[in-house]
Amino acid sequence: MSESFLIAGATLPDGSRADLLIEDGTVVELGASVSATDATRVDADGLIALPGLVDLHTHLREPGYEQSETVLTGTRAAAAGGYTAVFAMANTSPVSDTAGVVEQVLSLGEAAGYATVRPIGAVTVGLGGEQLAELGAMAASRAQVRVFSDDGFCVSDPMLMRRALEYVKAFDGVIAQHAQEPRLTQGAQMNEGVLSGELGLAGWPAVAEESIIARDVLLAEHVGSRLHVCHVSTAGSVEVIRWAKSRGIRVTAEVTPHHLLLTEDLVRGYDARYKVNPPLRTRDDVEALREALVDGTIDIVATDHAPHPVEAKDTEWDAAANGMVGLESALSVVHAALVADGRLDWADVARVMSSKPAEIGSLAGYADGLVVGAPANLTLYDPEASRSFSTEDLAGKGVNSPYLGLELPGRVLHTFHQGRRTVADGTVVDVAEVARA
Ligand SMILES: NC(=O)N[C@@H](CC(=O)O)C(=O)O
Repeated sequence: MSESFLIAGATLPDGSRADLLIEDGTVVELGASVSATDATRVDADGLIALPGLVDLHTHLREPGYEQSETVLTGTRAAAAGGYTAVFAMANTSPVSDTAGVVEQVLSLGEAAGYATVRPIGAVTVGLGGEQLAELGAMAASRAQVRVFSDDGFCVSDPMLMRRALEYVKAFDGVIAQHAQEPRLTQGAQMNEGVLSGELGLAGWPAVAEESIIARDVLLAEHVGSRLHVCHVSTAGSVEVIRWAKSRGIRVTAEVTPHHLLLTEDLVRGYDARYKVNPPLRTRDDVEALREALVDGTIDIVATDHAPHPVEAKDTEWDAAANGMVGLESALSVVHAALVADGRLDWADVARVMSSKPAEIGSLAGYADGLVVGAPANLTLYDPEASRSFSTEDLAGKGVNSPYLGLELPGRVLHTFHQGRRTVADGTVVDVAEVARA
């Protein structure tokens, strides 16, 4: 029998107060005053109980790039951020483009024990953009892949994109597109605009993203399939997606925490921690993205957690790798960007960071949130805490966080994955040691 927990006096996303009893990996009781003598008591007075967060866009780097992250370290980072499930991007080495590789990633996640790891399959062989990968075999594998993406690269060939969209209909899969017209972004280094001219960095125009999204929503409509747009970053993209949704096209979209908070002005110091794909944009873009998340045009927040070794970032701008870590900071950044001023409440956060990403990725167990009978995946968050974000807050291998030294609100204090505690009092638990005990 696994350890039982009585979470006492938590505030649920709807604002009500309740005790939760967790036994055998399940929420077995939820109410005003639950008693259980043999359960470990967790005092949750003043803490928000959120359903375990689900990240539809995580780079776990294993197999192949273990110097950046492993499934173990990446899921520790996830737990630290309140996540209990992550979808692992396919740009590994070998690429996750076969049943064998996705099953390997799945097994590594199960062995680590910190979060459910759902592998994302590549759309094209080797992310090469030329030949469709074995989408059906990955879907039928033990990993049950439903999300396919060449993230890092755009599926730029419209015929391949059409075929991929058609193919995944058979098992209600979804193509998650990294929308970046490659010809319009050759050598691009930062958002194209007045500032890129001033800084002497090659521009990355908004239209490179918007034109692909426009094409893809039309393709999705044409074949009646499901499209998901990764890391939307411009106001124009929001308008295209709003139009597509108004036509009933089956499109969903994500925004990253960093695109909700940070702007291109940070590039002024040429500090490559701010180098990311897609690039940080303007204040107007940030405002449009916030509005879109609030009105539902953008469905979810996804981190695009992209760890890199220090040497890949600690170099001149042009040579540095794109990407930021994001799992550990995501909830605090969403809090700062949209909860602090009341535009999102905690029920909205539960939707955009848990139930909706699970729905898009066909992940069971998150649809109803924290209810009796649901798997005990949850996080306890202290909304009154605040901290200067530091490397101490990072639990994965990557230290390429854009928030180091910034004051961020809130703090994840406890995370439970399938009834097991993965974070206790703000510290990641050694789950292997607990299992041995
Ligand atoms: N988002 C990023 O800036 N980086 C991603 C891939 C990519 O989109 O370039 C990575 O894998 O590092």
